[in-house]
Order: sequence, then structure tokens, then C-alpha cells
Amino acid sequence: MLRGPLRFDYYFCPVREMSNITVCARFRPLSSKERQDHGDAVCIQCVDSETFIFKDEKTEELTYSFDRVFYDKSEQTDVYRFLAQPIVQDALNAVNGTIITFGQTGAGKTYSMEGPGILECDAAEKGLLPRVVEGIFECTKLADETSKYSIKLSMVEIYMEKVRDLFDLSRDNIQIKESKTQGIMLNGMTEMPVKDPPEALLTLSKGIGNRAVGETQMNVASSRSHCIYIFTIQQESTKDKRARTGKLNLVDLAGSEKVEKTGAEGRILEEAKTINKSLSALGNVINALTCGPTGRGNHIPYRDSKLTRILQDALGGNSRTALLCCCSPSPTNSLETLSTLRFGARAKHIKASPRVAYEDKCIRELEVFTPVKRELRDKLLNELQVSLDIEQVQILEELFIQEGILFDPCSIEESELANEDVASQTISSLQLALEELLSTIAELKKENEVLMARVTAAELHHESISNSSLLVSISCNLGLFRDWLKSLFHFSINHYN
Ligand SMILES: Nc1ncnc2c1ncn2[C@@H]1O[C@H](COP(=O)(O)OP(=O)(O)OP(=O)(O)O)[C@@H](O)[C@H]1O
Repeated sequence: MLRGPLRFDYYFCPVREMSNITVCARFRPLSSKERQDHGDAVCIQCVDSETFIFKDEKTEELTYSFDRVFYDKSEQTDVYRFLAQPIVQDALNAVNGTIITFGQTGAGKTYSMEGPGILECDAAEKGLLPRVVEGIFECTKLADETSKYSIKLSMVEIYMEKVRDLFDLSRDNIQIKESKTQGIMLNGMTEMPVKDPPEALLTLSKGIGNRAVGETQMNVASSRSHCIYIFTIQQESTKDKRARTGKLNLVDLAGSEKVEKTGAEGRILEEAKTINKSLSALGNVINALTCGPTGRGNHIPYRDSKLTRILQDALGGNSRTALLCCCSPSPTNSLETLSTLRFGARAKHIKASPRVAYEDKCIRELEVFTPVKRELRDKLLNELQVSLDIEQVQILEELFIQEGILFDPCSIEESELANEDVASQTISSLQLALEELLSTIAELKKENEVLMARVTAAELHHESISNSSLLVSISCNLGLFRDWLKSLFHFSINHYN
């Protein structure tokens, strides 16, 4: 018997009007080091629960407003109720959700996400993760009798641009796939079924124990990876046998850091560079989503890093998303705080319109498998089955697919996606090249103006002329390059979409 590809049909149904993602800021209490440096001084002044004023030595007063601001006395439960609880409730109704903590190293991301420890800690200090676990199981208890829930947990980290399964360290390079129906998926990651909160927390604590953590000057237990906790919540209706699945991702990002300030060197320095690179890719995606032209022509560089690729659904629309910008209130870290606040303010403009995915379970073959090829494949394999046992036939089938003798319907999608990856990365590098050329031309223009002003001296006159002609030639080439780039860009976008 051949493998019949299991296929789910999905019906997407929009659940709400386009809304912006929820963005909150959180200021942790001053650390003892910050008190040593600047006493009780802080660079923020509370206006109300949504607005505050930022002020440091170098900048004018800046007023920031977010959906909610949590100051140093805020409780963990306040953060959960405002930021996470509505997303948990939606996830139980099959609406995907993502909660992200973002900010400088040592700003309180892991504290907000986990609390001081997920297994044992003061009830008031419990972080989002244990509260989300409790919230999910509470909601399943309250659901009506016709709904049956099953919960699975996964945990991965992105360490040095590789996705590692924190429940199975042998899977240290998980591939990211995109399915037209299910969106972004992590291929072969472990999914642990859990039946109650104690079991879920124990499972999560094992994964947390496997995370890459190191000591920096800013934080004794600094996360050196981006960590993603994934809750897959499947709801089956006993009435009409329909199944719906909601995915809830909790993302504890590694902290951005200025390497000269954190004293990073060796491995810690390499980690910091990779972390900063992926965070700047995240910034570029948010810029493209919020500043670029709308419509198909706008290239969003999701494929420039593993982080942005995994967060593609969360940022690109099909998820209810909340971002917690964690900050230090101290003047010691005012530059980093300002950059976190700017990031949050930009992310606030991202629009989201999550959908519910209904699955009608049915098994059928994919249309892409043409009838002639299917017939040929069936004939060959049926003949083999007469003389071989079923396992050997399956092995042969795998081998034929690998050798390109048989035709794997899934591989079409895979190769299309690989092409899209290349196209997307090419567009990103061309855009970068164009920006660099534009900045070179601006510099040359400036230089030329200076030379023109000093044109009275004969030798300078000569220098200016040669610079002018260089400029003319670069401008000319740039014009051609731009036209070529434009057509390539439009070709890629059309092909890619
Ligand atoms: N709201 C808070 N209340 C009390 N202590 C806090 C709070 N936020 C953070 N802290 C403390 O500050 C320190 C650094 O916090 P945390 O480890 O959460 O930072 P981080 O942003 O996750 O850093 P990294 O990116 O380096 O992992 C910890 O000792 C933590 O307990």
C-alpha cells in the first residue's frame, strides 16, 4: 500500500477587523549597579497608564504612548491580564497568537516571561509562561461538553542562526517550512502532549534547562538565544466532528547589546553579533511593514533571518500579536531604552487580521500528482509488493523520490519555497546595494561641492574636474543600474507572489 498523503482542508474565516498589534512598555526597578552609577535618577516620568515622558541628557523631552505602560511597581499579574489573557482566550478558539518580549539585555524579558522560576516561585512573581499554562487549562475546563481539547507543547531556540529543539537536543538544525494552508511550520520539532498544568510546567522546565545561557557584564544569566514556547491547542467538536487548531507562541528574545559596553569577547561576542544581526533583521521587517508602500510590490525581508521567518505569521497579519518592550529606567541605559521605545512605537503601526482555520479531516491525494505519473508509480510499486514486504517497498519509494525517479508532491512546494528564499534574499541584497550606491553618490556630491568652493587653486581645479566626471559617470551608471534593478525587482515580486 502506498503512502496516501494526509491532507487537511482548511477554511479560513476572518475573526475581526484589521487591528494594530498590542504594544506595551515595561520598566523594571533600578538594579543595584544602576543605583551605584546614578543613584535614584531615572529617565522616564509617568503621565498615566498609557503615556510617559522620556528625558535624558542628550535628547529633548519625548512623549511616548503605548497600549499600556507597566512601571516598576506593576505586578506580573497586571502584565498577564492585559497583554496575554485575551490572546490565550482567542487561541482556544483557534485564533493564532504570539506574545513577544523585546529589549536590551538585562531589561527584564525573561523575568516577564518566566518569573524567577517556573516551577517554584512566589505566586505574585510568576511570569507570563506559567500563567498562560494555567489560563489555557482553566479555559478548557470551562468549555462546553461538545468541545474536546488536546494540548501539545514544543520549545525551540534560535542559537547562532540555527533552530534547536529544546526537547530533543539531537535535532539541532530544524528547518523552517511554509505551507500555503498552515503558514510557517518547524519541520520535525517535538510536540509533547500535556494533560494538566503540573505536567506542562515540568515539561517546560526541562526545555528551559537546555537553553543557551551565559554571563555578561549586564546580566549574570543572560539568554544567548531567542526562545520560542509553542502551545498547539486542538479543539474537536463532538457535534459536527470538525477540528480547529490554535497556535500560541511565546517568544523570549535574546537581548540587544552594545558589545563595547557589555565587555563581550570570544564566544559571547560571536553570540552577541548574531543576536544583534537577527534583531536588526527584525527591525528591517517592521520598517518594511510600516513604512514601505502597501500592496504586492512591497518586499518584506522575512527570509533574512531565522527569527523573522519564524515570526512571519505573527508580524504579517495572521495572528493576534502582543509585544512587551522591556526597558531599564536608568540614565545608564537611556540610549538602549530609547532604541527599544522607538522599535515599539514603529511596531504599533503593524496591522493584524487573524483568521480561524477550520480543518475538515479527509484523506485524499494531492491534485499536483498527475494521473499518468500516479498510475505509473502505482503499477511499479504494486509489482514490487508481490516480491517484497511492505517496509522494503516504502524504503524503495523514498529512494526513488530522492533520486527523482518518482515524484514527491511535497517536494514541489519545497522547491518553490527554496526558490522564493533565493529570490527574496536577492531582493534584499539588491536593495542594500542600491542604498549603498545612493549613499556613495551623496558623499561624492558633498565632496564635489567642497572642491568646487576651492576651485581657484589650479591643482584643486583639476581634482574637482576629475571628481565631477567620476560623479557624472557614477550617476549615469546608477541610472542604468536603477532601471535594471527596478525591472528585476518587479520581475522577482511578480514571480515570487
Ligand atoms: N519587573 C522586575 N521586577 C523585579 N526584578 C526584575 C524585573 N525585571 C527584571 N528583573 C531582574 O533583573 C535582572 C535581569 O532580568 P532578565 O534576566 O529578565 O533580563 P533579560 O532582559 O531577560 O536579559 P537577557 O537578554 O540578558 O537574557 C534579573 O535579576 C531579574 O530578576
